[in-house]
Amino acid sequence: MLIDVRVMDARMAGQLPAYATPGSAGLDLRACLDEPVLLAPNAWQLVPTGLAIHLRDPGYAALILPRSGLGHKHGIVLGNLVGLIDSDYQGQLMVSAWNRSDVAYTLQPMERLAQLVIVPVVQAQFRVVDDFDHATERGAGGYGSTGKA
Ligand SMILES: O=c1ccn([C@H]2C[C@H](O)[C@@H](COP(=O)(O)OP(=O)(O)OP(=O)(O)O)O2)c(=O)[nH]1
Repeated sequence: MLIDVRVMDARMAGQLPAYATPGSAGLDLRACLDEPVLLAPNAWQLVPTGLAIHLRDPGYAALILPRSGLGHKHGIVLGNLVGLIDSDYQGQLMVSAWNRSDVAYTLQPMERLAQLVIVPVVQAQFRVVDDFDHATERGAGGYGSTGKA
């Protein structure tokens, strides 16, 4: 799949997204910052990535996800938990960096902050019905309804 990418910050010119290994699902996104940014405990900040993409095809979206190392070791995850990038979005990709830990963390310029995953999506149509025409085993059960004796 070919995706149009715009370099929004000159520092990203030589740092286009690339899969680290043949099996990688995610592309690292960097913190395109002029200077280090201190993220206090439970603070969050919108961080530019220096890149814009245009997926074009409504059959795809991109997800911004945390990097597991940064999240697990330092508590740096996403303020919106998951970032959803629409296929018609053309602005700069932004990362909401949230320090969910109780220790301050300093984000360094060009540090790999999050990752981008391209996923297929389905745009559904909806029709209104009075009742569903096929009863299922689950029905309206949820929230731990299965596996009870
Ligand atoms: O982590 C994120 C999440 C979103 N976006 C961009 C791409 C996305 O297509 C656009 C809108 O995101 P979303 O639909 O989640 O935002 P909203 O709060 O619902 O605002 P809008 O009314 O603009 O859709 O913002 C990012 O750059 N990073």
